[in-house]
This record gives sequence, structure tokens and C-alpha cells, in this order.
Amino acid sequence: MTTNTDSESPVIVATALHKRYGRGDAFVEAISGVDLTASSEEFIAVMGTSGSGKSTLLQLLGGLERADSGSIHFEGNDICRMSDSAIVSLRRQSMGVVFQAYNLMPTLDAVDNVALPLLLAGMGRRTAVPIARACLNDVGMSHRMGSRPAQLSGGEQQRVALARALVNQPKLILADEPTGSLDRKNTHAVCELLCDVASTAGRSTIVVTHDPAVADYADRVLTLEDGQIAERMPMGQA
Ligand SMILES: Nc1ncnc2c1ncn2[C@@H]1O[C@H](COP(=O)(O)OP(=O)(O)OP(=O)(O)O)[C@@H](O)[C@H]1O
Repeated sequence: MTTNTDSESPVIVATALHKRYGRGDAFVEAISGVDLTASSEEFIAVMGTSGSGKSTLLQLLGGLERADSGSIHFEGNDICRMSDSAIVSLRRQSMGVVFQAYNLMPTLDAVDNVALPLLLAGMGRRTAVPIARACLNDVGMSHRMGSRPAQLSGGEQQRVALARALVNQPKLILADEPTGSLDRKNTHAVCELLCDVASTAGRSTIVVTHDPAVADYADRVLTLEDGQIAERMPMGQA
């Protein structure tokens, strides 16, 4: 059970974000004055037409792209004012990122793919592998721990990618079209998993999606239009 304080405390707060690509006359205002607060245990879906800035927003929140102005407060830091190396450490420690293209290492089996972030963070294999196994178990992949990505279906690969995103017990999960290449059944299975992992105290989950079926699982849907938040809809009114 969660207290009000838990569910109301923000995990990440982005203020007045702007991001422009290109220069001179040939620029695109990808994000134009976005404010976003994500609370503990909140599952936010970001929707909007192609080119409206969804992926850019997610990349800014994850520190994968730099904002031109604004601030992003997360874990006591302003990501917009951190060095690249500090952002990489913060992401490794406290964020889990999932993409439509699962980005799994083709030569590694599922366990080693999931253990990789821990190994990169300096953890020894003996400690990392049991944690990776537990995460694979959590996403229903305990029977395919020794399989390499090419031996797994799209839905299974996405489960492994989700397990990898969860292995560092992140405060923030950022997912860009995590169900984009999945069929209905696997889409719902991955959404159920995302809902489960989203309901962890101190954690926010932000998912970019075109799929209304995914948005149905969210606590809140933000719609981007030309780099700005057009609507804020509590679920049930979407
Ligand atoms: N690296 C880049 N260089 C130049 N322009 C970019 C770059 N990345 C994105 N853009 C532009 O910024 C705008 C927002 O792109 P973004 O990928 O964030 O949109 P999106 O809503 O995620 O689109 P989609 O749903 O098609 O993935 C688009 O006009 C896009 O062309």
C-alpha cells in the first residue's frame, strides 16, 4: 500500500524544456516549452502524431540529448547542467531505458544481456548473474535464460530488454514504442508487465506510444503537438 506522500512526490520534474535541431532558417523546434512532472508509481503515456517531439522528449529526459534550455530535476540533479559522463553514470544507476528495437547484444544470451548494465557499473559476475536471473524470472523468461536474441520471438526479446532495463532497480523507466513491433497478445503482455513494474514506490514510468491500447494502461496520457503538450487527460477521459 502506498501513502499519499509516496504517490505525490515527483520523481522527475522537467521545466520549460526547449530543443531545436538544425541552424539558421533550417531548424526544427522539436520541443517547445514542455513542463512535465512524473510522480512515484505513475505510468505516463506520451502520444502525438509523427514528428510531434515524443522521442525527443524521452531522449531529453534520459539525458541522451541535451536541451537548449530548461531544467530536468532527477535524483537531486539538474540533468541539463551535468557533464556527459555524470549523465551516463546517473542513467546507469537510476534509469531503465527500453526501445522498440530491443538493442540486445546478439552474441550474448539472455542472462548476459540482462547482467550487462550491472557489469558495466562495475559489479562482479558472481553477484550480477543471480540478479539478472531474478529479473528474467520476473518478466516470465526463466525458461529462456540461455537463449540468444536471434533464438527468441519479438515479444520474448522485448521481455529480455525490459528485464535489462529493470536490473538496476531504476527510479525512472523510459520506453520508446516498446510494443511497436509486437502483435496484440504480446503488446498486452508487455503492457501488463510495464504496469507491474510501474507500481513500485519511488519509480515513474514514461512510455512513448502510438498505440491507444498501450495508453489505456497509463495513469495519464500527455499528447504532444508541434513540440508542446496539447492535452493532459486523466485516464477514463482519453
Ligand atoms: N537528430 C535530429 N536532427 C534533426 N531533426 C530531428 C532529429 N531528431 C528529430 N528531429 C526532428 O524533430 C521533430 C521531432 O522528432 P521526434 O522524433 O521527436 O518526433 P516523434 O513524435 O517521436 O515522431 P515519430 O512518432 O515519427 O517517431 C521532427 O520534425 C524530426 O524530424
